[in-house]
Amino acid sequence: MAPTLKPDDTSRQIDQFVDAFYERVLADPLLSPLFLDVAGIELSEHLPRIKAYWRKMLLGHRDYQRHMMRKHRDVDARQPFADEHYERWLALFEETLKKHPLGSSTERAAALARRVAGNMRQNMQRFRA
Ligand code: HEM
Repeated sequence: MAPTLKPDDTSRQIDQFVDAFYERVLADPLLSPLFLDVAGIELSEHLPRIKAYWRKMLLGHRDYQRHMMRKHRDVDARQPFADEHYERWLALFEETLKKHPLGSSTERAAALARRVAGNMRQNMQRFRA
C-alpha cells in the first residue's frame, strides 16, 4: 500500500514550497520591487503569514485571520498591479510547485492560486474605479 501523506507532511511541504517561491519572487526584477520597496515587507513576519495562509487554504488551519485582499489594495494604490505582474506571479508559483509539489494538494494549490489571482485582479479594478 502506498504511504498516506499526513497533514503534518503537507505542512512541512508548504514551508519548503513558500521558501522556494519567495526565493524566486524576490529575485524577480518585475515582482521584487513591489514586495521590497512598495510594501517594504519584513521577511521574518511575511513568510510565516504566507505559510499560515496556505495551511488555511489547503489544510483548513485557522492561524491566518487577516484581510489579504485589503493588503493588496494598499500596495496596488501605490503601484498598480498590471497583467504582467499576475502572469509572472502565477508562472513562478507553478514553476515552484513543479519542483516542490504538495502531494495530493498540488493540483488544488495551483487551481486556488489561479482563482484567487483572478479575483484579485477584478477586486483591484473595482476599487480603483
Ligand atoms: C500580481 C500578483 C501578486 C502580487 C504582486 C502580490 C504582492 C504582494 C505584496 C507586495 C504583499 C505584501 C503586502 C504587505 O505586507 O503590505 C503580499 C502579501 C500577501 N499575498 Fe500577495 N501578491 C500577488 C498575488 C497573490 C495571490 C494570488 C495570493 C493568494 C493566492 C497572495 C497571497 C498573499 C498573502 C496571503 C499575503 C499576506 C498578507 C498579510 O500581510 O496578511 N498574493 N502580496
